[in-house]
Amino acid sequence: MHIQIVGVGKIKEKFLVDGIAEYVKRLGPYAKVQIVEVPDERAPESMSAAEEALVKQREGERLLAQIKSDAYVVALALDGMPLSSEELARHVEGLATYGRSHVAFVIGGSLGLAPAVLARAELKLSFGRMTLPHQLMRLVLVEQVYRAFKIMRGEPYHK
Ligand SMILES: C[S@@+](CC[C@H](N)C(=O)[O-])C[C@H]1O[C@@H](n2cnc3c(N)ncnc32)[C@H](O)[C@@H]1O
Repeated sequence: MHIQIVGVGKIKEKFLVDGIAEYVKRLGPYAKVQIVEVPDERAPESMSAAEEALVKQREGERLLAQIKSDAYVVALALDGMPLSSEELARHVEGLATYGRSHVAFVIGGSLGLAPAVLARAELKLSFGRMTLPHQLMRLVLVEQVYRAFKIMRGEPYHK
């Protein structure tokens, strides 16, 4: 399976870089994982709604440009579907069964994802109603993808 994690902006904190690298390494036996970072737009505090929409649109175009046409796109969104780890595992397993072997998880920037990205997504996935910074979101996501593969294989993993 090919897992792509596409996000806006670079990860700056070393502990997050190290944590993400650790889970990408652990995923090695299960999937080919590719992390793609697209540049973020400057987003000053005082922007009009139109300016904010433009920031999201530009970031969204960059995100979509990185996603292959046959990819199953999962957009991370606060108001998406809250799945348990087991449900995510079954979902990914089902995709593989139906020959959808390329899954792209997309994480937005500080203002969130553009409508065009949400429209491209086949699943909108929520990690709960609390907002996580996009850098931390990437670490949480990669751990949950790893957990999903351990569940799919029936392999032991700490609860
Ligand atoms: C700082 S958040 C953006 C917050 C923005 N106000 C919004 O409503 O999307 C950056 C990105 O992290 C992801 N994210 C953060 N918290 C999340 C959660 N609880 N569930 C799903 N995705 C989340 C989303 O992709 C979001 O676009």
